[in-house]
Amino acid sequence: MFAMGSAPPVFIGAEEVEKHLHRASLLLPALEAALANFSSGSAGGVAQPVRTVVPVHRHGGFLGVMPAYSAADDALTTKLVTFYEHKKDSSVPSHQATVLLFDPRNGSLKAVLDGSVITAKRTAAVSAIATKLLMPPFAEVLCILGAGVQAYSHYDIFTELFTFKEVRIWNRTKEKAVKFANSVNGPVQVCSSAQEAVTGADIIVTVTMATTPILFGDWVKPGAHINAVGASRPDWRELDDELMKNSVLFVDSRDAALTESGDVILSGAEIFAELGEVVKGTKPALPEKTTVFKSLGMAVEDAVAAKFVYDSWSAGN
Ligand SMILES: NC(=O)C1=CN([C@@H]2O[C@H](COP(=O)(O)OP(=O)(O)OC[C@H]3O[C@@H](n4cnc5c(N)ncnc54)[C@H](O)[C@@H]3O)[C@@H](O)[C@H]2O)C=CC1
Ligand SMILES: O=C([O-])C1=[NH+]CCC1
Repeated sequence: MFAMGSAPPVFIGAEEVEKHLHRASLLLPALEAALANFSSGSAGGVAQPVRTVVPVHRHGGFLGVMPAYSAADDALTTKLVTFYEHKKDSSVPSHQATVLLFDPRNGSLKAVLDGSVITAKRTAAVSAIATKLLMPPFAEVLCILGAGVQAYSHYDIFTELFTFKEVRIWNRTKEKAVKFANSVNGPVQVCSSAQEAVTGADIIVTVTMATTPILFGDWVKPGAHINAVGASRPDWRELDDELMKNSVLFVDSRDAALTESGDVILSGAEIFAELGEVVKGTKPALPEKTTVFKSLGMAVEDAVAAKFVYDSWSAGN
């Protein structure tokens, strides 16, 4: 129950979140600052442990608990996210999330927000930040591997921020890739194999539920930039050893990458920098090299996104 004097929390559902966060690019300034603050240690004012993940062995699922406080934003949240590898019921999304937003002054719960839209948009916005910094000059071909929720949010922000001559998609089941191409606002080439999609691409986004590699170093154009968004378990892979070892590796969080990323842990690839260090300018971006941004998703990204939505909702926008 709620303490006397504190208002009950508001519920902000998916439609309302979408209304206040209609474009992921609205989050770019706050996310850039949050990445830089996260990579500044205690001086940055971000408190964020590596996510706790509870396996639900019996049903092939996981529950992730993601708390964070950002002093710069005065945002205190925790996200609860479930992700299921083997979906028994395909009408249920593989990832479902809720964000709890607290009043940092006294710990009262202020809002319960749908976290699925937030997760889709903040993840794509962070990939866009990495891409802006790490992509080769004159990038013309975007390739997306996977055709689920994250594929759509990545397509939206990438085509808003960058101009491509060609956008390609591949998915394990072709029907989903065709559906994707038919539903987005712009021409998309559906490819029959991941290799066909990747060959010659300047920017590659991997957004699959794969647990073994779907992207091989052999196929990748030298100098390309890869946003590796899936494979968030220590024994899951999207990228092969060759690609991991022969690229310059950027991560959102070193601690998380060394705890959660099968691509990092199992390949033994060396981490060059956190993205926040590049945003701050304490590490170079090296866009002329082949670069991989290994994204695992950070709680502070959810904190700034939830605060953005709550503030907009409170202002009656
Ligand atoms: N780094 C981050 O911040 C975040 C990462 N993710 C990860 O991004 C990935 C995509 O997430 P969503 O789009 O929400 O999932 P989704 O379930 O909507 O889409 C997943 C796609 O992967 C394909 N797929 C499934 N199993 C596959 C396999 N074994 N090999 C190749 N393709 C396969 C499906 O056909 C589908 O198109 C997941 O791995 C998820 O955990 C999700 C949220 C945040
Ligand atoms: O950051 C996030 O919400 C997630 N990363 C991998 C699964 C969910």
